[in-house]
Amino acid sequence: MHEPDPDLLIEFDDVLLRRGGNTLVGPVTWKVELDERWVVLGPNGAGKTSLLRIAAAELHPTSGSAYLLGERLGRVDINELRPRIGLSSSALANRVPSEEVVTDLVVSAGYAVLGRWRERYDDMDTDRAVEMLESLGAEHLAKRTYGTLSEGERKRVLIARALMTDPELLLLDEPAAGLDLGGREELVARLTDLAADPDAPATVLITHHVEEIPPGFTHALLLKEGEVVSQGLLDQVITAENLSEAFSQSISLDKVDGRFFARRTRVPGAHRRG
Ligand SMILES: Nc1ncnc2c1ncn2[C@@H]1O[C@H](COP(=O)(O)OP(=O)(O)OP(=O)(O)O)[C@@H](O)[C@H]1O
Repeated sequence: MHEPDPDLLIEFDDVLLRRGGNTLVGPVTWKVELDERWVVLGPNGAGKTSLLRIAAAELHPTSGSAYLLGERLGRVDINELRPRIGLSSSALANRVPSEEVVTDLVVSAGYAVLGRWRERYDDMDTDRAVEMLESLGAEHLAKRTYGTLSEGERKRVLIARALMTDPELLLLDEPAAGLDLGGREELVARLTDLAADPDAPATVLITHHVEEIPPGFTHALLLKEGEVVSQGLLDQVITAENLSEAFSQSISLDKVDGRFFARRTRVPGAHRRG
């Protein structure tokens, strides 16, 4: 009998997801603890989003066991589980109506699952929404409509929304995708603050780029073709050797002021012919 461990937010044991005869991800055995901040990194199609969707209780594994917040997927009412998990993803972003006012979008996170989307919200909820927007540097956007926001502003507003229900687990699927340099750096700075906040939930961030890893993140999981190349403490996983393996080419890696920078290793004379 499995005893739930209150410090374990994600506990995957040999989790495997198959669709149409293909293994999208797995087998993955993975544990995420209370105060950890994880980055999941890997090339396009490696299975990152599939893994995150299991962690968001959106998909059930084909085999293996998945516990979220101490509850076994498949045996728990996911409508009770989902509000305890904050999720920001492009799939969610695409569903937001452009005329939605930012404050309503953030406040409704606490109501959407209960089907009370258009109810009146009380002042406490609105205060919290503004507080969440503040923590992401987006309080000045509170009265704007979603459709008028830049890509970077949308990303920050959606993270504020994901935090609205005070979740125990925060899942961010490629929050920096589509951002320009300034937008990316602003987001990395906000996520750095979040990582350092002892009250912030355990976090899992998906990215393709080591440059997007906020300082203060503690762990990493590297995926390639659905399988784990390496996982564990960030500095032991994000190495030139592991990245070269995951991205199937020779990668050089630097770390400056807590940030990683990667590029393909230059082979002398490789540009010359013959
Ligand atoms: N329903 C499905 N049926 C079949 N294959 C699928 C299905 N959903 C996803 N896939 C495939 O599973 C693989 C993993 O997809 P996933 O989106 O998890 O990868 P990813 O690492 O998040 O990719 P990206 O970085 O490009 O977003 C891809 O090859 C994708 O085409």
